[in-house]
Amino acid sequence: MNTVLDIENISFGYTKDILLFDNFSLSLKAGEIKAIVGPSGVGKSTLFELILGHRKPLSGFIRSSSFSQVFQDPYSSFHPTYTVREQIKEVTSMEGYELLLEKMGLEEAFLDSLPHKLSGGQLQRCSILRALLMKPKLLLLDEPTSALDNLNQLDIMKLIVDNLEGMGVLLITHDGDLAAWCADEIVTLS
Ligand SMILES: Nc1ncnc2c1ncn2[C@@H]1O[C@H](COP(=O)(O)OP(=O)(O)OP(=O)(O)O)[C@@H](O)[C@H]1O
Repeated sequence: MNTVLDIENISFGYTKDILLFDNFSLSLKAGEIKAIVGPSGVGKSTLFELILGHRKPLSGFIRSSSFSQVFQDPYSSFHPTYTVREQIKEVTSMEGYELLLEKMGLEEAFLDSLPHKLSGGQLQRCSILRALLMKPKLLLLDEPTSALDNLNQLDIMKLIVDNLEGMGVLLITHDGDLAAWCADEIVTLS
């Protein structure tokens, strides 16, 4: 299987004296889901910042395939003055969106709404729809289902699990049950 993310021996800290990562390695293959868990402040979001290239490791390297991401707060992922559809069209061809729309319990009308007219859960589904339509090799999920209730959380994660097709998923979550249910491996940061 293809490796879609390769993190080798990275070290990183925001200050010189406190290293959040010291020789940390992780690799992810297409078709795999790994969950990143650990207490608040341990560095889970920082790991994503490093993968996204917003931060540079002090040593070691990160190689990543094409990725898309879903963050905890869907309202910060969409521009407030353009419709959801306009923003999805900006980054994807929207090919095959109708089937996903139905599977995700979304309506066409949601796509033609401005983001703030939708509930947090509805907009988060749109954010996941956009991420999947981008057909990434690597999907980065940072607490993606925290805006959804328990039943919807499982439905949405099941949809992602069932549509892995050549994609690897890295999931940050505080939800141990969700991690245990969907992940091939749980990586605990400490
Ligand atoms: N821009 C920054 N400058 C300095 N320190 C930072 C910065 N961003 C985060 N930190 C610190 O780095 C540590 C890790 O933060 P990070 O957000 O990665 O943790 P986390 O595990 O994602 O936490 P949570 O579960 O609460 O979201 C924290 O101690 C945080 O205060």
